[in-house]
Amino acid sequence: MSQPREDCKLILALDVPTREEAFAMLERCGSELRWVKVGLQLFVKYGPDFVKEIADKGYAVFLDLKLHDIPNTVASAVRSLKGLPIGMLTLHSMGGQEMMTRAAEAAAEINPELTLLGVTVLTSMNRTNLATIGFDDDPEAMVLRLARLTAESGLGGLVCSPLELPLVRKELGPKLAIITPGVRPEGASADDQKRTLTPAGAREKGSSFIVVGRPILKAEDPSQAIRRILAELR
Ligand SMILES: O=C(O)c1cc(=O)[nH]c(=O)n1[C@@H]1O[C@H](COP(=O)(O)O)[C@@H](O)[C@H]1O
Repeated sequence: MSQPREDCKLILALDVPTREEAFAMLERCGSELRWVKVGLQLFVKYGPDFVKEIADKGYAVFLDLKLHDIPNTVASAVRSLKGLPIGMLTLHSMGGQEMMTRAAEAAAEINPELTLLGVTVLTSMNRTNLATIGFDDDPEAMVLRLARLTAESGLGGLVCSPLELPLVRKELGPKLAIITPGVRPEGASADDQKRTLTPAGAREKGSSFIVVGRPILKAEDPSQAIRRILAELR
């Protein structure tokens, strides 16, 4: 059974090539936006200082590094983020329980307010793509398995497509933060996303936050695109 959430929120995926474009985009996004996701594209180029600049502008920052390595390396990378004003951070759940547990311990050490999120199965993957990398399984079954492992490893939340929300919520309950990319307003291009749903659909099925990039970044009027999405979330 899905659990409607009244408080589903929007995160903008700030996937643009330069800091100038990033700040110009934020100017065009209006005042209702609170959460901004900084991904590898900008972090690799500008590093922690860029994250601080975004936070200084009053945004809450979701740092999307999708860490995936041996436990010691991931835990050490998390420790290296000490002092950075971030509210959420991603790692790949496929790194396994020890990696996630060690990362969660490191996160608790450096910032008890930081929510670590396990990315289960990328929303750009479907059953066919999964088969090509050796997983003969439905995305739903894999997401559920990895979601359980993520929760057992002590992480505060996970990332999956909105399509898996009913399954994951039923199993893991209403408390866990579930962040869903793969969100497309009605009629928008799916781009490279394979497992998608509308903002209203994601909210109804129990998403805590939706992540949206291109439908806002490519809109003629990003602030209007944001207002429309927020209206669907209310
Ligand atoms: O961890 C993520 O944020 C993430 C996980 C996932 O499974 N799928 C996914 O699309 N994302 C991110 O969410 C954003 C989606 O962007 P758009 O497809 O442009 O809306 C991108 O920044 C992706 O890196």
